[in-house]
Amino acid sequence: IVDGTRTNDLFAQGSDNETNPLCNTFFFVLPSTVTNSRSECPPESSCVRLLQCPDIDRMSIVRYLSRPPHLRPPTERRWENAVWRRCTIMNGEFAGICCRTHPLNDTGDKKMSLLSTMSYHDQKQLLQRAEEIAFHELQKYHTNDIMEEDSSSNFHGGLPFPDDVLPSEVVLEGLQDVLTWQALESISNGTAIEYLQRPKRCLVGPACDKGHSRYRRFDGRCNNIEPGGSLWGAAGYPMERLLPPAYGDGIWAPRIVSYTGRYLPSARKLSSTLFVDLHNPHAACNVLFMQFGQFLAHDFSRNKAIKTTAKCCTEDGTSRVKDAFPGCMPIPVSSGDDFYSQHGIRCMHFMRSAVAPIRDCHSVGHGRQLSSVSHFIDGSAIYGTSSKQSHDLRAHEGGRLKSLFHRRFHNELPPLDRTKDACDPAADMCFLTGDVRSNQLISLVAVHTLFLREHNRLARHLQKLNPHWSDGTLFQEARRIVIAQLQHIVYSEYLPKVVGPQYMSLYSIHLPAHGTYSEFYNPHTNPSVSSEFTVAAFRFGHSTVPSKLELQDGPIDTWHTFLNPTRFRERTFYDDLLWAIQRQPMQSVDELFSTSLTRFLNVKPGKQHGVDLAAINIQRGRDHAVRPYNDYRRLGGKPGAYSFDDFGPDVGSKMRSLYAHPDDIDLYVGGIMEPPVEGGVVGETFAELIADQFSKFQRGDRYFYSNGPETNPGHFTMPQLKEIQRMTMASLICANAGNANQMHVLSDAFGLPHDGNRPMDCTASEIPRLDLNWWRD
Ligand code: HEM
Ligand SMILES: [Ca+2]
Repeated sequence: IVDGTRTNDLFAQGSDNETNPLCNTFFFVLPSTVTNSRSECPPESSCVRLLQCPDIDRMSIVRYLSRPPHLRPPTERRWENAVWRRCTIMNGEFAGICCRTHPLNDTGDKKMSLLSTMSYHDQKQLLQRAEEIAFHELQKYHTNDIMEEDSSSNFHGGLPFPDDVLPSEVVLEGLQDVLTWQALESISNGTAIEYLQRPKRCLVGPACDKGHSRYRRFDGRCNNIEPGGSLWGAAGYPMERLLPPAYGDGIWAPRIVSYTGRYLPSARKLSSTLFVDLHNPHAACNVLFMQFGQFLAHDFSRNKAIKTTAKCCTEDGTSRVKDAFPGCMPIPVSSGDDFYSQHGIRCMHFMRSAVAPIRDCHSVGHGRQLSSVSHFIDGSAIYGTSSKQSHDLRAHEGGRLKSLFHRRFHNELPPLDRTKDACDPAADMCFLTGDVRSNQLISLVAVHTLFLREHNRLARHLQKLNPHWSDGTLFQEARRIVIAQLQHIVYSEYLPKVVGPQYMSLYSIHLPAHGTYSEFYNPHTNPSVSSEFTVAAFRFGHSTVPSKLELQDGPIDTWHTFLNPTRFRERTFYDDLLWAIQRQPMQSVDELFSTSLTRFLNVKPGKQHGVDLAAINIQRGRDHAVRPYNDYRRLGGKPGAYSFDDFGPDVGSKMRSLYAHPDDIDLYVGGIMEPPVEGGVVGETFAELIADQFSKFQRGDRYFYSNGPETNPGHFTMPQLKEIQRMTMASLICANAGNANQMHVLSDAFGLPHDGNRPMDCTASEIPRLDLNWWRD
């Protein structure tokens, strides 16, 4: 029985007498503010979850744990005994490991010792041949089109601060790199990869002007000013990984076969069999909570398709395109599909995510996907993620953002986006914001509008208080306050509902007491999003989308509101919508998905079907080479699912009909099925991954709003910080209502109404209001 006897598991409690106490790998870094750990760790180390100890060889531990105890080789018992030490967190409730709080000197390039067996001349020749093969491969597909798709780019390889975030040259270079490595692997029968040293092209990043800037950069660069850290979390910078990628060829080919040798089930087959559309309203959280989650997701992550124009399926969807572009990874649809078959669809378009050029100092490369927005929670969905984009969004007057203002709308709306294809062709209105995805869903536009109004409200008020401030100062000061409010709402109201109080404590996520500064910043914490987090864990939100939105004047199929926000021109629509989504429960996080997402996403004009987002999520996981679910269970210190029956008899038997082995289950599939953790909405594996990521967002952000003068060049004065600490989502909504006299709000704006959370009038005295007098010069 795999994992059957749990007493031997590394994370099972129990004492041991090992003497070698530390993660004995080099360069490991720990957050400095870990609390709750018992003092059983040696000096200079602290007790954390395995997930947060990146430089211990986590994969070896996971692999070791994947064997039944009686099959674990004695040679590897060291994982249980010697080189690291168990400890407990939260009064012994959770197991952790002792990790160094400060990195030791890097002991150098791990792989160096392997490199010297081939002469430099031979290496060079081999590499040249591989590069030629990759070049010819790309020529076949007229890759020059990639460049044409984005002619605004001004990136020239070494430019320290490209204005455009992810220029097409970078995408092309990344593709060339992985194809070169694949060619190299094949011409050397897999031997060269280990021995070949490429001229180093380390991703070092720019020097950062001492990092004293009061305002954060739009692209997230230079948040960290330590050598080598200036690109951490920057737009266009690769995502991190919690475990090594599971590529089929170790480089970039997706994993397509099971451990047993059988093919993995098609992502669509999984979705249509497992993810049905049934109503299961959440008992505590409302649709605004769902909506805020999507808005937030767009702040920290956006993968970019390698090529947007290439077709992976034939026009009629009956088959895949032969010799398609190398990034094509279309999803097969079976002839017996319960929905798509009636439309004759056998192939669903899927383009792989762009990968970063391989600038790995260790020279051996595999695909690393990029986020094209800044990874920080920094309002990039409001302000854009490059200085050029933010320049275009600004009114250049009074520090305001451009907006559409008309008495008929009761207040401001975002400016119009007249780009072709930005919305459904049937839409009369389409809005421009800092993120291209903002028109996706009508309630997402409401959240964008809320933050736009807040920015302009603050800018106007600040101008009254400080008439001498320039447009630039007003803009940046309002932006600084908006980002602070956003972060405050995320950490005080949103996140605790996602992962529950236990995981907040387990990952030491907290806010400072009212009226005090925090010192969360740890320059060794890399805040970049991980692939596991963005392609799986934080997509939990897709399961919370309701099939119908209960608008003021009646329910409407959710997909009918995709890419068409025209109704915002109705006088009270914004106010009504924001109130409606507070009253309506979101759907629970489970295997139930609305057909709005699994059948009708991106319906093209004249068509009766769209694409399946749940299948895309699974396919995206394979594209990013995220490992199977059980590996992350073990990484989180939990036993893997050793039988399909662990998912219950009904789901279990469906799973058995699809997967050959429980160790094949995709992370998204297994994670979404777990019952919620106490006080949270997601299961324990997603809670672990999400809590880990948000702790990194907090500790890896020098500008985190509550950080004091010691670290944060953009810190608030204490009275200003106190004001921000009083703010809530409810107060933000009320401050920006079209008609505050008639607007209602719940004090816990992400929770459903109940006796302790009754609707309040926006004029009620209990609703805090930001006193901007503290910003008077
Ligand atoms: C009706 C509502 C929503 C729609 C139509 C939608 C649609 C999409 C689409 C089309 C993608 C790109 C899929 C891909 O190609 O890989 C995506 C990605 C994503 N979604 Fe949603 N989504 C919705 C709600 C949400 C919610 C509520 C959350 C979280 C609480 C969320 C989190 C994410 C995340 C984290 C990604 C990955 C972003 C990236 O790195 O590109 N989404 N969504
Ligand atoms: Ca961001």
